[in-house]
Amino acid sequence: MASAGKRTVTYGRHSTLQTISITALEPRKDAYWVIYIHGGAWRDPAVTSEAFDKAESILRASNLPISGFASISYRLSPHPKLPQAPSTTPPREFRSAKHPDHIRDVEAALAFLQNTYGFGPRYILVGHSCGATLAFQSVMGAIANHREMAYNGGADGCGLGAEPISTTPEPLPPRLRAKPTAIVGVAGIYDLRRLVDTHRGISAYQEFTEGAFGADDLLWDAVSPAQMMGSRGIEGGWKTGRLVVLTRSPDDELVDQSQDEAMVDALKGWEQTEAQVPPDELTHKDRRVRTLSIGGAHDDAWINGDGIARSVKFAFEQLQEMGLAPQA
Ligand SMILES: N[C@@H](CC(=O)c1ccccc1NC=O)C(=O)O
Repeated sequence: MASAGKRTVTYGRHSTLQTISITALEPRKDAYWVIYIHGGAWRDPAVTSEAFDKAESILRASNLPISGFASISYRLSPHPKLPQAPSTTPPREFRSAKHPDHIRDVEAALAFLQNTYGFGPRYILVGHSCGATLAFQSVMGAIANHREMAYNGGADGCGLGAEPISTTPEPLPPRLRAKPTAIVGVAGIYDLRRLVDTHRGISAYQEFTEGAFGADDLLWDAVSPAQMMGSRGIEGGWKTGRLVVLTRSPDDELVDQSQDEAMVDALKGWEQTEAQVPPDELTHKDRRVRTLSIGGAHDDAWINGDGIARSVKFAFEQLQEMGLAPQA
């Protein structure tokens, strides 16, 4: 474990932001990868994959069954307070992302990690603020680019017959083979229309939402994890999922409590449906949705790392209770 160093890999050619910070630990039986998606309202260049550093070192000091850490940077939308001159900015440094660029980057990064480290479904996605939006979008039926494979005893030969046909000369990105076992949302945004409505007096909310998704509020609903039900939502897109943990601080000054309330509500159907379990796996099919209160201001969760680390530890406790993770 002492040998594990952090490395940074590049997963895309379009932007200098397409990188993943990775710490691979000693392989450990039945352990999980913990993969972080940062916040910053889809646009703040001061918030990158480094936002996970503090939480990662706290978690490394614990004895949780973790086989690796990864933190994903992704392309950002323009920030009106930090304008860039198109003529003098190198194209790879120019921040001009629009939905679905952010989520496609996250998916490409996850597929890279899964194909490189072979952890299958044994990973926990952790997202802060808009990173929590992205984490849940990656398992929404209408947004996720990667369809879940049905368990059919392997009769489809790993789904090779369903490989997409390339329409570009570029090689296809690696495919994500399995969705996460658990998602942890910290101070998350789950309903964009509600977020903008709740903070009507503050123009920044409308501004960053339009900056990332455009002005059509029907699209805002379609990309909001707490809005899309049935096949277009989490129920349709995350049949193998087991655990959702939503954490927030009562002192969060930027994202209000109604986001978590809406999400808990929206997850009722998913929670009450049995998980799809591979036939050779002798577990129950239970699912859990849990909430946890953490302390501090919105960004304290990652700035000092405690809120993120506590949220992840709580998720492991839940997985251990469910018999889905080994005891520490
Ligand atoms: N620092 C950000 C603001 C920000 O991150 C934010 C503000 C209000 C509600 C949520 C936010 N971030 C979510 O990812 C910015 O410069 O736009």
